[in-house]
Amino acid sequence: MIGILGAGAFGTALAVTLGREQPVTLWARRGVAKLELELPPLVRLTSDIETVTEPTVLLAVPMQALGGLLREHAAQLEGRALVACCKGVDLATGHGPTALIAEACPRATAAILTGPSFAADIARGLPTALTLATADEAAGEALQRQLSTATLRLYRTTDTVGAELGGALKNVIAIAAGVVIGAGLGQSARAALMTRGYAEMQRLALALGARADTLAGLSGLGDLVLTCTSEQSRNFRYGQALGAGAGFDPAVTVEGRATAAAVVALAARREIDMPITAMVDALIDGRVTLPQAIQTLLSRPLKQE
Ligand SMILES: NC(=O)C1=CN([C@@H]2O[C@H](COP(=O)(O)OP(=O)(O)OC[C@H]3O[C@@H](n4cnc5c(N)ncnc54)[C@H](OP(=O)(O)O)[C@@H]3O)[C@@H](O)[C@H]2O)C=CC1
Ligand SMILES: O=C(CO)COP(=O)(O)O
Repeated sequence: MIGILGAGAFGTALAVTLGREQPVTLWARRGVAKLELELPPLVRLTSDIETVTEPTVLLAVPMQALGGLLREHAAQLEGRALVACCKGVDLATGHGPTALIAEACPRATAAILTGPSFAADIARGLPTALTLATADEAAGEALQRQLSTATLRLYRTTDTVGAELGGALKNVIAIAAGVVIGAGLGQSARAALMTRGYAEMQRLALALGARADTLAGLSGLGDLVLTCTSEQSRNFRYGQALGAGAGFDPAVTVEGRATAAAVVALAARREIDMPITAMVDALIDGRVTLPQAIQTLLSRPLKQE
């Protein structure tokens, strides 16, 4: 029995796949995302969050909404297994999803579900592999069993820092990859940017205590590859629009936007060099033009790989 808070693209897709095999309560504060598939009969849809009583709750809201949701409903959620399904760094605190869970609900099991998956693929039942991270090994095993389905295969780790930073940082690099393609800079430039982007993801994540093998796994490299190479990604499409000088619907969830600013602040505090992330943040804010951003990245001192 699983509760899901947030009925956007991802929460609804998870309800569809999990609800094919077990009862699910899906909480929507307004309506349900329009997916191609109907909700299975085992999914109960509610707009009353008080009726979400399951011991395991997936938190499928955008990153910048997570802290507020947790604080507002902390008493109700305390003590349960809370699995964040969002990717990003909280702009207000510089913390990741599991730290926000621990701050609001210190007796809860704080976990994160992340990795390469488009909501539409999950909902269609296409094969997908994700990372489930929680510090408690036994709780992780139980969640891994509970949340794996016939088509959704979960790997587990106790490295929550690595899993959540991989998912957060790749969105910023995906915006940069979109810029490269949108500006017509070519596939070679994108490959270089993904590789150097991965290098700076690792620099920050390792400094914050992540394990290198987590970054090389589904939640880091895996999701970086997916998001930087597909127009299904909203972060990539947003970058494409930036690169082409086109507009973009402000209502679309683009996690890399706020996360870029949060990561620039995090990296500055630790004196970690993240040139691509810094340029993405400056470009979004209009502090640099695209030609200036390209020139800044290409004119950095030559160094060893
Ligand atoms: N879409 C995808 O393919 C994937 C998404 N993710 C991650 O999932 C997270 C959610 O993304 P996604 O579902 O796509 O986003 P959507 O924009 O599709 O949906 C977000 C949902 O969160 C709800 N919401 C927003 N703010 C609040 C709030 N303050 N309180 C309660 N509910 C709120 C929205 O409700 P309302 O409609 O009422 O505004 C909406 O139902 C992101 O972090 C994303 O990175 C991860 C993997 C795949
Ligand atoms: O995280 C995702 C794929 O793993 C979804 O990417 P977007 O949020 O860029 O659409």
